[in-house]
Amino acid sequence: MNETYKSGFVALVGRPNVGKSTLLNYIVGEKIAIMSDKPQTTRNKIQGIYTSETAQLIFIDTPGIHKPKHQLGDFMVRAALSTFREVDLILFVVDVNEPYGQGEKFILEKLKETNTPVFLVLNKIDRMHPEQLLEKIAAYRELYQFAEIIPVSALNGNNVTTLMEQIIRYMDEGPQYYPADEITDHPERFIVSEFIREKIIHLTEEEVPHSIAVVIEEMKERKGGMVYISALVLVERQSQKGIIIGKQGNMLKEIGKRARKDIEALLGSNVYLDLFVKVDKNWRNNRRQLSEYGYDQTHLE
Ligand SMILES: Nc1nc2c(ncn2[C@@H]2O[C@H](COP(=O)(O)OP(=O)(O)OP(=O)(O)O)[C@@H](O)[C@H]2O)c(=O)[nH]1
Repeated sequence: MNETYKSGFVALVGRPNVGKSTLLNYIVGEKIAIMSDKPQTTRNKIQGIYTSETAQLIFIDTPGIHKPKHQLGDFMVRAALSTFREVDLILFVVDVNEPYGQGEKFILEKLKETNTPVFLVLNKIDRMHPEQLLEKIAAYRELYQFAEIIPVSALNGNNVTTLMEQIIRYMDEGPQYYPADEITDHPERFIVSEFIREKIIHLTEEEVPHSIAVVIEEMKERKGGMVYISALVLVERQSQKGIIIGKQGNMLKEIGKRARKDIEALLGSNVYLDLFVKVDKNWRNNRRQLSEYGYDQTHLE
């Protein structure tokens, strides 16, 4: 066995809701990226690490790139762009059932500014007839010189093995950067805040927009191994605060209960979770606050 070890960094880009998080979770096999039916749940870079006997791939899940509307949007786009240049390969994920639109066009224009090879990943093929798929592939081929075009279903794993083989083929010889049992290098605090955000988004359905942030104010191990966590939920309007708290605090209780279950599974210990909700009208437009709330800007140029 003298096969060389291969490794590298892979960025996932694509419009919100195309299935980037689902794909990452399928590959890495652990719940690390927040998933929801609504767009733009992934705002920070999330690394998932795939390790095998012969290769290690470090995935960077870039935010749902879109045309900037306010400062948070601008921040997200710049984060995605700097990622394109840092990685060895870009996976441009599209929902094959959606028409090629402004969002894809915008991303493709940005991809043209880098020399990094790009795979087009046509996701959600479980919802499309094979003949239609061939037409889609032909149409996408006209748009850009993709290194590979690979149809998959991130949901049921169809063709993901082929995708993985192709990704590894594009990697250079390299070290195993992370220990084999490491699936993410994100601090636990971030994952905990994402678990809470996920529960809020799921439970409040269409009523609370993505303009919420969850800040972990305290996370401490107490006597007996119990972990105490105090988290602050930031909303933009009083009405949103009301929705999150719910009648007699029932909604907040349910959010806390469900989040606690996930956090306990993650940490492997009992958790006491305190949730507070605060109205802060301008947090999205306030740069200083963005960094206070954990939107690390150090990787931006
Ligand atoms: N039918 C089908 N649904 C999928 C597939 N992949 C993802 N989905 C669904 O599409 C929705 C969005 O998936 P996500 O993985 O959250 O999408 P994302 O691109 O990470 O979205 P953001 O985090 O908002 O950028 C979820 O409801 C998934 O279950 C697929 O292969 N087939």
